Amino acid sequence: MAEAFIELDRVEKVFEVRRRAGFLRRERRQVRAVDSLSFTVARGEMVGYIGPNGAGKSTTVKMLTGILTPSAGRLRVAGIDPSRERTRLAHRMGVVFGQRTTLWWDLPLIDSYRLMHRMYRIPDARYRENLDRLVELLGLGELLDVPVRQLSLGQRMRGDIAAALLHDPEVLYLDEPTIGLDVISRTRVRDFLRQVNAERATTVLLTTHDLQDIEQLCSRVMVIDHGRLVYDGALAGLHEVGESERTLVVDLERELPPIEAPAPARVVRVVGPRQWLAFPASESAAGLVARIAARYPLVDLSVREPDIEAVIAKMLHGTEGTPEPPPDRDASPVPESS
Ligand SMILES: Nc1ncnc2c1ncn2[C@@H]1O[C@H](COP(=O)(O)OP(=O)(O)OP(=O)(O)O)[C@@H](O)[C@H]1O
Repeated sequence: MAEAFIELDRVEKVFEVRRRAGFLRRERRQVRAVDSLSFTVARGEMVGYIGPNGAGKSTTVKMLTGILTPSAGRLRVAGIDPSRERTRLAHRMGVVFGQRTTLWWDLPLIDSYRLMHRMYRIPDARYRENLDRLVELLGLGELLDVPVRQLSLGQRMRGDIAAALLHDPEVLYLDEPTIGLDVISRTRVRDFLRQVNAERATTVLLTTHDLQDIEQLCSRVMVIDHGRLVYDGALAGLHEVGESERTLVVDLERELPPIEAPAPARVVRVVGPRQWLAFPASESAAGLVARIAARYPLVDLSVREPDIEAVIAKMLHGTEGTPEPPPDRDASPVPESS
């Protein structure tokens, strides 16, 4: 078996919170953010770590980075207990929080990198080599002299990812690395992460609400809910467990009655010549497209992925995961078929 790089054995994290329970009365309450959580991640694996809001994802990552100490259980990263030897581990890990920056806001980007060069005591030759490579791969050349506050979100995110990798970390924790990015920046960041993982066998734990991040980057996904691991496996399997659905959006040449699609695919909405068909996310769209194309006059087609919330909701609660088409003023429900 591959060497376990991250190991959690029945890890718990309980927070004490005080809550107002009356005019002057406050009561203490315990929040079990992480509850008997066990998993291992092998060196070089790229794993998606997802779950609904408040599931315990950030708390797990904070324990992995040593910011928080577990209330119980055993946790090791590269054989190190993060909360006891945080500084030692800091040299071996990189962290990117999509919503925050580790860069110095008022300084040009390059100055943040120079400061990190010293902070992490990166050997000069290694620093230069890594910086050149990261600047090239992430397209940062023209941005190095720009103060961080003047960078766009996508530029800043690329800047942050470079900062997290300057010291050659063995493990990278990414929290929403593509949030708010346009399509080009998103693709660029994903391509880059794939490359780093392949070339350097960097272990990556990726928290995201973007299903495409997981689809394009991770062969394995872990789902956490109420602090517990509820799924650990391939993304395709998650679709099967959650029975999630994708949507085929079909533009016909003219308005027509609902398309007669092969079950379980079905029309869920019709607006003028546009029709939306839901079909199982675990199935390929190709067969469905071919059947429709053979019988109907098509102008255009596109496939919409289910969002992560819908997949998880359906898996956890069995709620309807059919993706909601965007609201249209002239939207009409599917006409009753006669
Ligand atoms: N410092 C804290 N003190 C008290 N409760 C906390 C603290 N940090 C987190 N919690 C609680 O622990 C639970 C898990 O929170 P956590 O931030 O780990 O969830 P998450 O999965 O990262 O959510 P999100 O997707 O919204 O970021 C929540 O109920 C949260 O309110």
